[in-house]
Amino acid sequence: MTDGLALAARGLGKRYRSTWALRDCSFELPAGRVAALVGTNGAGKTTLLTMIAGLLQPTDGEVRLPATGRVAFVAQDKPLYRNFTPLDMLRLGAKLNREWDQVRALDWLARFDVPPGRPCGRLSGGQQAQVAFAVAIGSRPSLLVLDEPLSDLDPLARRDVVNELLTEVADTGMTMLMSTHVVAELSGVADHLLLLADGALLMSGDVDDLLAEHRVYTGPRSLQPPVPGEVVQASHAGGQSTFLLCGDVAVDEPWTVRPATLEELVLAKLSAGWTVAA
Ligand SMILES: Nc1ncnc2c1ncn2[C@@H]1O[C@H](COP(=O)(O)OP(=O)(O)OP(=O)(O)O)[C@@H](O)[C@H]1O
Repeated sequence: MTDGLALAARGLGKRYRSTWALRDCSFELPAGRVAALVGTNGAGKTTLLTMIAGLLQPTDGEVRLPATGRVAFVAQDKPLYRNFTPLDMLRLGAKLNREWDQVRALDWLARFDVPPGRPCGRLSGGQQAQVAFAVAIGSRPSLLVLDEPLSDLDPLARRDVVNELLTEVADTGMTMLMSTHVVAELSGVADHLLLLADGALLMSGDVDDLLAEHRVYTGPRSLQPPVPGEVVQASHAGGQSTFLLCGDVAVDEPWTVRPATLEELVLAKLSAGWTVAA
C-alpha cells in the first residue's frame, strides 16, 4: 500500500442475494484528511463504511489499510450496553483496545456534560451518541469512520461535535471518514469527498481540486453551453440558462462564469447520476 494513504479500496463490491448494494468501488483516501461520504438514501454508504470497518465481508474486491492502521467505527445506531454506565463503556474500551487514551475519552464525556455514572439506557439519544464518540476517540484510531454521526444531535451539539472532531484530527493526525446526506454541513468541514449514488462511486477526490475543475456559466437562454466542457447540469429559467461544466474556460459577455459551490456540485452530480441510471 502506498505511503501517505489511510485507506485504499479496489474493485470493492457487496451483493445481498441478487442485488448489488455497492459495485466496483475504487478510491484512495490520503492520510490526515476529513473525508465526507455523501449519497442518497440506499446509495450504499453504510455498506461501504461497514466493509471498511471490517465488519462486513466484501463480495468483490478489497479494502487495504496501512499495516499499523487502527480503525474505529461509530455505527449509525450507536449500539451501547443499556445497563452499562459511560464509565463502564470506557472501561470496556480500555480492555478491548491495545491502545487507549482514557484522558481524551473522559474529556469528551465532560465536554458534552454526559453523566458518567448513569446507565446508558437512561441517557438521551444525543448523550448516547457522545458515549459512542468517547469510546471511539479513546481507542486512538488512525482512521475514524462515522456513519451519520450527527443525526441524533441538536444543531448546537452538531456544531460542537464537528469542531471537537476537527480538533482531534488536528491534534492526533488521524483521518476521518463520515457519511452524511446533509450536504450543507460539509462546507468548511470536509476536505475530501466521496460521492455515491445507487451503489456506484460518482466522484472522489480533494474538495479543492474538484471545485477547481468545475464552473457555473450563466447567460441568455441557450441549448448549448457557451464554452466546451462536460455538462454536469443544465437549467433554463425564463430567458436565462445556467450550465455547471467540468472545465474552466474564459467566456465573453453577456455570459458570466463563477466557481461552483460544493453543494451545487454534489447536487448536480447526484441529479445527473439519477438521470443516467433512470
Ligand atoms: N442486510 C441487507 N440485506 C439486503 N439488502 C440490504 C442489506 N443492507 C442493505 N441492503 C440494501 O443495500 C442498499 C444500500 O444500503 P445502505 O444501507 O448501504 O445504504 P445507505 O446509503 O447507507 O442508506 P441510508 O442513507 O438510507 O442509510 C439498499 O438498497 C439496501 O436496501
